[in-house]
Amino acid sequence: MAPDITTTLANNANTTLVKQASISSRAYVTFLAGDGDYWKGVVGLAKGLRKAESKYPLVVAMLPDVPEEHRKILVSQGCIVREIEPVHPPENQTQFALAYYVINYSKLRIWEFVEYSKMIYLDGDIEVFDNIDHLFDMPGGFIHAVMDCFCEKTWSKSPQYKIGYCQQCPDKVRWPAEMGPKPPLYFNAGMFVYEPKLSTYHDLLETLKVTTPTLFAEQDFLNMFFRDVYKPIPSDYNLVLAMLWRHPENINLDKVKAVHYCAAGSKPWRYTGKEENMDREDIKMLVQKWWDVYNDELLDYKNSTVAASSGSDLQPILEALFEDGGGHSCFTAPSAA
Ligand SMILES: O=c1ccn([C@@H]2O[C@H](COP(=O)(O)OP(=O)(O)O)[C@@H](O)[C@H]2O)c(=O)[nH]1
Ligand SMILES: OC[C@H]1O[C@H](O[C@@H]2[C@@H](O)[C@H](O)[C@@H](O)[C@H](O)[C@@H]2O)[C@H](O)[C@@H](O)[C@H]1O
Ligand SMILES: [Mn+2]
Repeated sequence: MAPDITTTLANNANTTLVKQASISSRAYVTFLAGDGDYWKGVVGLAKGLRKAESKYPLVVAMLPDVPEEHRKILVSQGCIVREIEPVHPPENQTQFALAYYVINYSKLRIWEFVEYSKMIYLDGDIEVFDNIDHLFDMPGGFIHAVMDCFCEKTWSKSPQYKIGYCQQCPDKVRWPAEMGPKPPLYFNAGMFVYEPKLSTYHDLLETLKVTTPTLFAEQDFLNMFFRDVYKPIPSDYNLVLAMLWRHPENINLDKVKAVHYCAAGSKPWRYTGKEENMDREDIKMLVQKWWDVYNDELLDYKNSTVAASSGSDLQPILEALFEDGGGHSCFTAPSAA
């Protein structure tokens, strides 16, 4: 005999919840600090992931100094807010490449998000233009990320920059033997595939306490910490914009899936076109692409199918099913086997 409608609906709802639970052990995560305008980057990222039809939610690791108004906007865009406390590097005299990099150490809190088995970290100034969900299937035990470029002025205090060495073209200027072993491959910490784990989180924080901060703050630290388990993935997954003018031979824009607006003057929500390289046609096109996503109201969470099927319409049906009029559940939980 076919199960009655009550059982069918409840089973379907249960399947949805179980499916959601298994899917939700994976999530994208970004980081938001301060009362400035990076929240716009996070909105753009949330909408870009929706446009790319990603199956996974976006978690926002948020410092206490983010104003309520920005939090509300991000929740209204379907983001999952996870409050974090700041992480400070040891007292130091380091001149970071950019002074505000000191707040980026707080990114390390995302290793504590162990309710997720696998996460993809994305800076708030990254936009995803094609689905990259398949990266969640990368083998465990490694950190997968895109190799950075050392050619921008932000690197001018680094030994690589001083001799003109870049890992993107290691044969152009070879690493001189007298400077010791060639540096290990180095990833841009604006995007990486990783596995939250409490033991790793503990080791990260303990190691940080005894590590002298350097130019690129938490990016240098993460590269040092994970140097034996870093696996490079193609630049398509995190186009560091400077690659367009520093190593165009390594880039095929048609294949790029995620763009990292990290070059000076390239943050779309602040773009004026005045800084060096910002008047390039490819930069103007990529900034416009970001705005097209940010301004697309059809990509707002409230207009998305996820919001529609997020149980809001199922809710009254389920409540009716689970209430037998006396406020008691008319379903008995399966007895423990
Ligand atoms: O005032 C700030 C500065 C940075 N960030 C976050 O920290 C990330 C790293 O900073 P940024 O992207 O500016 O560094 P870049 O990649 O440009 O070096 C940003 O993408 C944001 O997610 C933030 O939320 N507020
Ligand atoms: O706190 C250090 C930051 O270092 C990295 O940004 C750099 C890097 O991309 C350089 O290669 C560029 O030249 C530079 O412009 C850019 O700021 C990460 O993107 C960011 O998330 C964060 O870790
Ligand atoms: Mn960035």
